[in-house]
Amino acid sequence: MFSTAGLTTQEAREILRREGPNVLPQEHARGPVRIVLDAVREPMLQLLLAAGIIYLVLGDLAEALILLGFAVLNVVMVVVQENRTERALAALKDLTAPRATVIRDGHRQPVPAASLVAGDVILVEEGSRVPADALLLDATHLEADESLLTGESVPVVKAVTAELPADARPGGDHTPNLWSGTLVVRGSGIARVTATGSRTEIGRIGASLGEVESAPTPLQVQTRRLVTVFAALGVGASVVLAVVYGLLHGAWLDGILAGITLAMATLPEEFPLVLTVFLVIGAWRMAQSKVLSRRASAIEALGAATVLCTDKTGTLTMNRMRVARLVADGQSLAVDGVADLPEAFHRLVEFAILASRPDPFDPMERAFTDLGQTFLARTEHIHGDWTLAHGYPLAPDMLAMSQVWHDADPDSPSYIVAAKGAPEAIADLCHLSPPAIERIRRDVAGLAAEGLRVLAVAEAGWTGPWPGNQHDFAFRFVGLTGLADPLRPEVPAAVAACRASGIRVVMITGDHSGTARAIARQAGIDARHVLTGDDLAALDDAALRDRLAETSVFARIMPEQKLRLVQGFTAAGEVVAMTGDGVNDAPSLKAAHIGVAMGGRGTDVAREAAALVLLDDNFVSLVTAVRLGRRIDDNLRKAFAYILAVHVPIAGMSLIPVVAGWSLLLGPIHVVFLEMIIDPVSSIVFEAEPEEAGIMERPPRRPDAPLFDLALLARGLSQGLVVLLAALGVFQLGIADSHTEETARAMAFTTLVLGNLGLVLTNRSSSAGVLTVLRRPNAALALVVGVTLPALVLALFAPWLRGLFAFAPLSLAHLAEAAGAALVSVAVNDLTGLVWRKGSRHERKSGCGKPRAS
Ligand SMILES: Nc1ncnc2c1ncn2[C@@H]1O[C@H](COP(=O)(O)OP(=O)(O)OP(=O)(O)O)[C@@H](O)[C@H]1O
Ligand SMILES: [Cu+]
Repeated sequence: MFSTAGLTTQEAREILRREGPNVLPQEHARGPVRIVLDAVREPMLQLLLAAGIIYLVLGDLAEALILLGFAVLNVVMVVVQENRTERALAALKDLTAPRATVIRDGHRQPVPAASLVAGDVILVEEGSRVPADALLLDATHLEADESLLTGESVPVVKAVTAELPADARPGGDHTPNLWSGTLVVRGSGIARVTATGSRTEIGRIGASLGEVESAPTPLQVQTRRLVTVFAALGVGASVVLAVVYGLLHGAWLDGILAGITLAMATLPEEFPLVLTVFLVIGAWRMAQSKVLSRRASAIEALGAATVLCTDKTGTLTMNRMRVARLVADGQSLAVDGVADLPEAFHRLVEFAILASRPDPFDPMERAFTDLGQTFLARTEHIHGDWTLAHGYPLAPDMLAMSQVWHDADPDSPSYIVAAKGAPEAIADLCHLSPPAIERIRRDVAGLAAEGLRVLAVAEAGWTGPWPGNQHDFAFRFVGLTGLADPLRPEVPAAVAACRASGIRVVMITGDHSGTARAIARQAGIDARHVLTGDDLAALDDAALRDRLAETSVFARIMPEQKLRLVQGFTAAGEVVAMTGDGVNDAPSLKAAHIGVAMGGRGTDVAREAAALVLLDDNFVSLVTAVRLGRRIDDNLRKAFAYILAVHVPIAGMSLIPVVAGWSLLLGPIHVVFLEMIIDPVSSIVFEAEPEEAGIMERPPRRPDAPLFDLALLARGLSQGLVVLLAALGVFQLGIADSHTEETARAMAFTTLVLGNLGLVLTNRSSSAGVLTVLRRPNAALALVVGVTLPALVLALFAPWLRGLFAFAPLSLAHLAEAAGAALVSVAVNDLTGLVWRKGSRHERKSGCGKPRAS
């Protein structure tokens, strides 16, 4: 026999110190120099520098220095922002870091794959990525996909060999070597680590595991388009402005300054910034709710999800199996509360345990062992001294597994075979008569109707060499077991919330249709129609389409069939989330809009294919993610409406005076004040806005609807126009009143700043007015106000700054007029907001949302 004792934690720690962590050299993250260089490439910075230089040429040193100071501040802010983003990304990466199961100090335990060292004993099983180069100590039907190293996609069989190959290379059947980075596609094994990190084969050849793909999401594409349009308009207008001004007044440097001011005022650089901030912080928020997002596109799609396909065991239920009912010898027993197990059921439990792996991990098999411990410990039915001689694993076309045992007598030539599995499969193995099959079918239906998972058990004897197939044993039927797996208590409420919000919950399970139906009913999923895998195989695409419209429970589905279901739903225009945990689930996870893998139960393969990972394997977390996705959607729209709105008065105030032939109202410094103080902080205000009331009581965003539609554009522009009119009005008032440009400018600027703060308030909620929103705390908003108002006061009243801003000292009356105008703009925008909201509520009531089948 081999030794699987493994290292102690102490030994592992020492070797780790000597050898270093088990990671491949990574492509380097962007260093600080790179980040600063990238920041310097920002157009905003270049405009600031250009304006600063012009002031220098004009001999206005103070103005130039202030702008250069803002330029430095801009770089610092970009660097801080980037740094925060990269840190959030790194934290998420830590969560997704690969893990490995290792035997240390004699126990099986999960560790980060990076902490593996040579000498560790690791366990690998179907679906895991081999975490280091290793030599097999034991293998059961182990097959690996080594295409990463060999390019050959056919899996190779792994086996323990008596002697070690002299020069081991990846590829080829029946070798005992496991290679880091390759995939176990079948079976399980125990292996001793031989090399880690860059000493592994993959490290030596410098291949890399595919990075998470990051193609631009629809939202990013839309944003990019928006930015391009605005940038083109802004740059065009700025150039025209500079030229016209130069020609009219002959003052070319002033003209260029006016152009630069307008360009700064219209630069749409906040859109991509806001999108990045929202998606990264959104991913971080999801992680707080136990959902890891591996692709930005998933966060976006969540807000539009219309169908959630979930598996049953472990996601809707707790995956805590307990034997609830036994059927044998024509008798049926409810196990709960019995003091003693009647003799008639002893053999059933005995063979259920023999058909389970020794030291089982599977919750069903543990339930059998536990039952045996409770009732049979002191009987002759527990065979601790028997040795496992051979095994036949579960296969997609044969939902049963058998184990062949050698009893304690070493000279005995005969073996005992135990099988358990789906009742249909076991009945098939037992070659039963039709009446016997009918009787079993009735028993199974009874157990399944109670929501129990039913496994049948059979036995056989054997002498001679192992047959290739379980069918060659002469099995006798022993009985049925019914396993209870309680529903997670919070599931029915989550399913109901989905229903209220126009999202359909669909169960796709490998279990029996009766069990599926019963559990679906408990969960509140529509169980009137159940489609089985066999039914599905018989349907053509058109027929399937009709059935998908009415069916929400799919039973005895093979993983390969999930892909067809995803494609069917997608073809019907649904936005599909699909959970999966096995090797064969990868294609359907990739095909779904939102592939969802399990953090606890799932395989590495599924996790790598998925866009979301539920860290607690819980369906409810998926619903929480949908909710968060909707909130992010909402807040993104608010932020975009705000950004649109805020640029209208700034751009208008830089453009109109020039066109109207007045002297320049705003210079670069005023624009910088508005852009750099209000804009960036505001994105954080909107990101932090709590969800709207009734967020789960409205239909999903239509998948074909752009996030930025005409209504949003119109809303943003009209709000901005109101503030622009207020500021222009105040300017005229100031001129009429005092006949000095400096007074009028100071007044108009005050209105602009306050009006922009008002725009933040107006856009904070799409369902409530300003007065309601004011009562809702938002720390980021306090920060914006806390920074902006003192800065405004300084600009108005500190003599040196006042000079730079070209302001005259304001009287209290002038100040009140400016503030009053801003207040009026807020009130007008709030009132029009009321009309907007009425309109959209009406639209919702009259069912303009997506028509739903159910
Ligand atoms: N360890 C096992 N021993 C015997 N039979 C098993 C075992 N595990 C599963 N089966 C049989 O295979 C069927 C499908 O199991 P599988 O685990 O694939 O279901 P699943 O798709 O994971 O179900 P769910 O959607 O509920 O999670 C089970 O209903 C059972 O009959
Ligand atoms: Cu801007």
